[in-house]
This record gives sequence, C-alpha cells and structure tokens, in this order.
Amino acid sequence: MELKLHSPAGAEPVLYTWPLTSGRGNDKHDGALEIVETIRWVCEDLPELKLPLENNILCDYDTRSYDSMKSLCDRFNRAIDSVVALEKGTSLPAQRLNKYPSRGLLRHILQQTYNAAVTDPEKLNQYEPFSPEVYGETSYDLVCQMIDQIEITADDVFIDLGSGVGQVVLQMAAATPCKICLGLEKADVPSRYAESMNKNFRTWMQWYGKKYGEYKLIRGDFLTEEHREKINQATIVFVNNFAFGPSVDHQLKERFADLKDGARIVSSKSFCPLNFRITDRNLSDIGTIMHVSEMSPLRGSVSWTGKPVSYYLHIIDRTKLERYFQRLKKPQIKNGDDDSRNSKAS
Ligand SMILES: CC(=O)NCCCCNc1ncnc2c1ncn2[C@@H]1O[C@H](CN(CCCNC(=O)Nc2ccc(C(C)(C)C)cc2)C(C)C)[C@@H](O)[C@H]1O
Repeated sequence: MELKLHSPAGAEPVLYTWPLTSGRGNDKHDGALEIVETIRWVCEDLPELKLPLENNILCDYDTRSYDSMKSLCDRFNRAIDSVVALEKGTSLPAQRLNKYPSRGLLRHILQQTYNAAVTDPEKLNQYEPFSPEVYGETSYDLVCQMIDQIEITADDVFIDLGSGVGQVVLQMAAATPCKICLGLEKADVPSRYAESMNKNFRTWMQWYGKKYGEYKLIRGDFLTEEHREKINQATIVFVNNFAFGPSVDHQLKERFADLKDGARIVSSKSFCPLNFRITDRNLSDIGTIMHVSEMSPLRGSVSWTGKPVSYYLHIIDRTKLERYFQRLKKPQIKNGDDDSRNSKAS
C-alpha cells in the first residue's frame, strides 16, 4: 500500500509506502504527520488552495488510518493537478516557482530529507554538540542567526569543516546566494548518509520547485594536503571546533593564514584571544591578521551545562599587522582602532 503526493511544480510525485516508518519517533504517526505538514507548506505557497484544503481536508484526518490518509492525499493531488494544469496553460512560469524556500519551509525540507536519508540514526554518534537528529530544533536557528549577522553575496564561497551528514551545507545552499557551498566530512557513516541526504534534498527541492545554489558534500579529512586549496579559497568558513584538540586547531590556524583579506571564520571556540594585542613577541600568531568578536548567542539557546553558548566571528585583515609596523616607525601614533575592533559584536 502506498501514498502519493503530486508535485506543485509539475515534478515527479513523491511516493510513501504504508505503514510509514520514517520520522524521528520511528512510528508511523510521524511519517503521516510529515505528509500533513508537507501539504500545509504547499498551501503556504498556494493561497488559492489554502482555504479550501484547510476547510475540508486538513481539519479531519486520522494519521493512523490508511484510508483517511489516502483520501487526504487524493484530494490534495486533485487540487494540485488543477493548479498545475491551469499554469501549464499560461506561458510564463508561475511567480512562485524557482525562488529560495522560506525559512520555515527549508526547516521542514531539511527534516524530511533527514527522515528519508538517515534510516538508522543510532549509527551516528548523537552526543555531538549539534547532533543531526535534532538539527531542526537547535542548529537550524543558530545558522539562521549567523546568516543574518554576516553579509553574504554571490561572490562568497562557503565551507563547513567537518560537515557530518551535510545539513549546514544544504541550509546555506538554499538560504544564501553563495557561489558554492562545500562540506568536508571524514567519517564513513556520516559521509554515506550525506550521499543520501544529497539525493533526497535535490528530489524534494525539485518537488517544491524551489531554488538552491551549487553545493558539494565531499568525503575527506580537511587537514590533508588534498583539501588545503578548498579551505584557503573559501570566504566563509564554519567550523564547530569546540571539541577539537590543540593539534587540529593549530593545523587549522596554519591554513587560515592563507585566507584572503575579508574572509570570515565562524567557530564555536575562538582561534585567538578576544583581547589579542600585537607585540614583538606574538608576531607569528594568527591574531595579527584577524579581528575577533564574540557573536551574541541565540536567545534561549543554552549548552548542556545550561550556560548560554557563544560563537566567534574572525575577519581576516592584514592591514592590522601593517598598522603595527607603521606605528613602530612613527611611535607617536596611538594604537586605538585595533582594541576597539576586538569588542563584543552587537
Ligand atoms: C591529520 C589529523 O590530525 N587528523 C585527525 C583530525 C581530523 C580533523 N579533520 C576532519 N576532517 C573531516 N571531518 C572531520 C574532521 N574532524 C572531525 N570531523 C567530522 O566533523 C563532524 C562533527 N561536526 C559537526 C557536523 C555538523 N556540522 C556542523 O554542526 N557545522 C557547524 C559549523 C559551525 C557552526 C557555528 C557557525 C555555530 C559555529 C555550527 C554548525 C563538528 C562538530 C566538527 C563529525 O562527523 C566528524 O567526523
């Protein structure tokens, strides 16, 4: 027995087999809820369907009954067929198609991508600071906040160092105009799930008719020579380095020294002290070529210790080091600007 959902963008329909096993709780109730939520999200894009569907099918359905879910899907499909047929009649593609998804819809798409791709979440070590299982509840909003706090243009190249199953990369590709978004993941299990995340994400984005930028989920250790170029060509680097040891952090600083001026690094542990001051004893430290600021944590987001989590924005700026040497030549110039820059970001 299966349930079919026709695409509001005229793409291939999506098929669910009953009983539905997907969904976090791994009971069919979750899988059926995903279908109801998908219909609700399509209605957000199609106001003409919203009222009729809400009034007569989205108000009485039973997620435990195949017949009830089948009739819900059949009536949704008939409504979609009429809308798609109408638009096929007009020459211009509908205004709503090929745009970025709204933030609410993207969260839903990442959740249904995860539900379809990660069939056995136990295989992923779920005690990560950003366990992929609960991505939508915590990390998703955090990454949205990062996106709002840093200017991102089509010239930017994004990389997530240690990208897991790839959720941050998919979110950046569908929420920002980056030229390309890369994810580097070394472990076997998350890398294989990332391949399935990639396939499911593309299928769902086509099904909704939504736009996203180029992205690649790559299997590899970001510290090997093979990937050095990918890091130093990036203009936005995300690295959730809270649990990294001193050796990995040190090797990352070495790679960051080759980043372009203006490049941004956002991390969960800072790569240099917030009050770093250039002296003749720390001229080889990475702090000499970057401004560091602490980003205000998400309201309500606390770590497992209950204290608010903080994030750090580093901006590469080699003029900082140039100004230090100029001051050496003309000692009377005050060192005002660099200290003011190392303050807490708004
Ligand atoms: C030579 C040497 O020393 N090698 C050993 C050290 C290996 C280091 N190299 C690594 N290369 C590739 N992947 C490796 C290596 N180290 C470990 N990972 C993987 O990172 C994944 C964990 N990831 C999270 C996966 C999901 N992505 C995120 O949560 N991204 C993210 C990034 C930034 C942020 C903000 C902006 C808030 C700071 C928020 C989220 C983090 C915690 C590092 C795991 O799947 C690891 O397998």
